[in-house]
Amino acid sequence: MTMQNAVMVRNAKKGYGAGVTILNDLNVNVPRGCIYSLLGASGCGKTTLLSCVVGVRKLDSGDIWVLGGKPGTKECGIPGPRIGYMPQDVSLIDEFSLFDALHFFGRISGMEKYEIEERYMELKDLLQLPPRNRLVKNMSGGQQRRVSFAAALLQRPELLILDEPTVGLDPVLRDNIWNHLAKITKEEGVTVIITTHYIEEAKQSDRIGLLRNGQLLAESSPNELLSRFQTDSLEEAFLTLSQQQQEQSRQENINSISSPSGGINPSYNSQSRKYQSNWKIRSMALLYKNLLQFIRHPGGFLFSIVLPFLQVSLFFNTIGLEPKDLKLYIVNDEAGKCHGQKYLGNVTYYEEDRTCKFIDLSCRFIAGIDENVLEKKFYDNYEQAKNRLNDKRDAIGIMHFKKNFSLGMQEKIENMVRMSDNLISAAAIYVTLHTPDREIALFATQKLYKMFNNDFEKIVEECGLNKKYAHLPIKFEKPIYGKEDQNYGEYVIPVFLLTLLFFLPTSVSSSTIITDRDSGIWNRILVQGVTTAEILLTHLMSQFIIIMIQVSVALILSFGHYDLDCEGSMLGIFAISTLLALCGMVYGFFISVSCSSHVVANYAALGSFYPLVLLCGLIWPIEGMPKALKWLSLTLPITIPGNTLREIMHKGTDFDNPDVYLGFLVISAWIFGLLFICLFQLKRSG
Ligand SMILES: Nc1ncnc2c1ncn2[C@@H]1O[C@H](COP(=O)(O)OP(=O)(O)OP(=O)(O)O)[C@@H](O)[C@H]1O
Repeated sequence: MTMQNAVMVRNAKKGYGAGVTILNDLNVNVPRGCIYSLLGASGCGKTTLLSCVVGVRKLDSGDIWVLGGKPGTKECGIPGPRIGYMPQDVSLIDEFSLFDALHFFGRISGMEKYEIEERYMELKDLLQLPPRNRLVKNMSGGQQRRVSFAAALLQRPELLILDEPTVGLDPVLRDNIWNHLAKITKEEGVTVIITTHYIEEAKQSDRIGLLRNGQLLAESSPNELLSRFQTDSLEEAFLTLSQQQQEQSRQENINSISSPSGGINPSYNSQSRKYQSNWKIRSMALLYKNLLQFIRHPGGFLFSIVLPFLQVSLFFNTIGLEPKDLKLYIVNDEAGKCHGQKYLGNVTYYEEDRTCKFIDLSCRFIAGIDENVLEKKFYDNYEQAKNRLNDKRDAIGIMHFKKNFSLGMQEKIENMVRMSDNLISAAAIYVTLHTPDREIALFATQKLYKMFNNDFEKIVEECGLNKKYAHLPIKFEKPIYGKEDQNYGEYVIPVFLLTLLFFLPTSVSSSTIITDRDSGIWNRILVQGVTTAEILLTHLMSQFIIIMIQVSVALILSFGHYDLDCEGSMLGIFAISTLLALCGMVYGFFISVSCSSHVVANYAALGSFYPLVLLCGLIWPIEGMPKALKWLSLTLPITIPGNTLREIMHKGTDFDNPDVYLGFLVISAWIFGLLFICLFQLKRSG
């Protein structure tokens, strides 16, 4: 009868980058139901070969058959529960307890809960497992490796791939493990491929493959090797073979020592499969994993609730509020300090000739300046005030009334066309602002205009005239939408909210895939049959819960606590905010998939924050940008949706208006586009 090979490798070539060949025309035969020890110096390519066997990496050329088929094909069943894989790294999840780890790996292999329990009872003594509730991050290195080993043995796979399972274990436990492997190969027909640095323990295997310079120096039973080199030390045999390889050609070596293997015979009679898993079971297990990782990670709560709470509260307590404690110097050449501001000047109306007489009108205007906004400080003359301001820089500017201010104002009302130049120049309030701060200058200018207009309207009325005479010949009517005196905070809040809700999920999801990859769990579960799409979609689903919390916190705080006005539908606001947060999350996944490390991912997330904030119209309207940047800005995920949110909030625009549905379309396009790229990248990188 032809010997069945559980694993066959033919003419395998594999390298990393140009000119670095790790596997060089390698042939391997692993007979079914044996322990096959793959030995070789550190860095010779053992892990590389195993990762190609389990389908995590692809050969550059050559063929691999595993359990009768090529990895990835249906008849092979790999990736899937037929294989048990213990990678070289621990490849567990820190936030898992032993119980969680076994349940997770058991469930993705399709085991029932009671089957996992039964198996745990069998493995607990064999592997001296730690207490079932101890978290992986609190276990010793040896304990972690034993749990990782238990996870590989759990579903009684047909093929066990163990990359250095006995490192760091005491000799008694190592012995137990070898005995157990011998038992399952004999009794259950399991095939085991094992790598070890303890060369002598490989004597207990049925077959040994000695790997050097990308080729097998030998592939035979330990006894054949020992007797061929007349030694009882495998190490010595390996040394002699290595020396021979340097002298002889590869062909001579392989021909002389390789035992007949049955040639290329990929036919393999599969056992009936013990466990069948499907996408639903695997997805539930993955969701459970994500949830536990979130709950048990100290940053989880901080990111989902505390951060949006803090950021929204900070916004409402900082942006758009009126500046306070500003000082204004006052120089009044007409009436000095107006007797401690108690004197308000005089406005007398003479009914008979319908004229008005003003005395010290400047005092009236000075009294009209709200002390809560602008604290007044009097100086005797302009030069003195100017010098003081240059020295101290403790005021926003100087307000100056000239000597004939009242007379000038009186003439302006009564006899404007015949006024002398001197009087015209006296009939004005001179304000010199000394602040480089544009927002404060703008604020002070608006305030002073408003105060002046109010006072002037009243004075004109006291003179028996309609207050309209006080108006400038330009009139700003009530806006069609929104408020007349909308402040800066109300203008930026829609885009601020969207930017916040976009970047909060980005910062979490940008590290998700990298964390999975770095911990080794990514490759391990792919070998167990989980697909990249399942990993991505379950991450999307579990983070969606976090997103809902974040959106709710931000909106309840803004509209509930801080009374932000909303003219339109709250549902529309909730929908666009949630979609944008979803877009931020997918953008984070895109970063995570594209970057090789947490550091690079952080740079990418932070690096894209400022360009996006600058371009999206949060700080300054995009109407002021150069044309090219404006067009670029319109393609970004926050600009048009930001406008949509403004439309709903400030104008109450309905969904059937292009200004609203365009925002939804832009975000949807970004979400689907980014998701597609993520899936493509993940598939390409295997
Ligand atoms: N992703 C990678 N990119 C570039 N080089 C790699 C990569 N993975 C492994 N190598 C290199 O390939 C060679 C073989 O590595 P591999 O991990 O397969 O060796 P090994 O025999 O398992 O070593 P050890 O016994 O120390 O675990 C090493 O020189 C290693 O540096």
